Amino acid sequence: MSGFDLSGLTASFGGERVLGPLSLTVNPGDQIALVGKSGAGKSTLIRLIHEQVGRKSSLVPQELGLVNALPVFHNVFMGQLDKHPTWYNTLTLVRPFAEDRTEVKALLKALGMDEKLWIPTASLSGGQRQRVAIARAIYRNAGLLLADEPVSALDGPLAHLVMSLLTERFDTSLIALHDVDLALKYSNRIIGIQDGQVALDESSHRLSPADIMGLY
Ligand SMILES: Nc1ncnc2c1ncn2[C@@H]1O[C@H](COP(=O)(O)OP(=O)(O)OP(=O)(O)O)[C@@H](O)[C@H]1O
Repeated sequence: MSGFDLSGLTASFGGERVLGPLSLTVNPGDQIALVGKSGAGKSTLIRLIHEQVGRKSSLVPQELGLVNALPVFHNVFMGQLDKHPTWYNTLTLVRPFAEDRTEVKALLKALGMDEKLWIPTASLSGGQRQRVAIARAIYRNAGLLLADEPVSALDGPLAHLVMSLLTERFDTSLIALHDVDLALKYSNRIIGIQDGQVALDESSHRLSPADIMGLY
């Protein structure tokens, strides 16, 4: 599974509607950049979609959800926790299997931080922590990526490296991005959210930065 077809998506806080009702069809091969100004409803939409598709997706949430006391390895390994029996996960906590160590290390190398494999995530920088959450999502290897501002803490070259890695590893994705240039470069479809509704849904190659800036 990689696409989805959802309708009746709504969210309210304190009795006030902040999103929807809206419908969204994502086809296999759609690499979507979700854009819109702060507070438009992007995170809320990603959360609602994740609630529906759940385990079938790899998620990079804005609040990264790392376990600070555990090393980078174990935080990345968590991406596959539900794919192994309990005994395997318990043993991994004490002494990770060589095959998993090799796989996670290679992934971290691609993200430029394999030397941090055994460092507790508490002692990493914001950008390093963000890359751990990205590694966890890639390691999960689901057919659909849902990511909420996954490169917000990364500098320009690293942001490009991570975006191209995500594009390569996930055929189907929905990624909230506040950087319009990254959104255009690393997507084939742009969805713009304005006041909790879909205000733009278009192939990326038909859009210019100015078209997207109209949402802000
Ligand atoms: N837990 C919450 N309690 C109350 N209101 C909330 C809550 N979460 C989100 N909202 C409101 O819902 C609306 C949409 O928020 P959301 O976080 O989805 O926006 P966003 O487009 O992701 O913004 P940003 O780009 O700043 O992350 C905002 O008006 C926000 O204040």
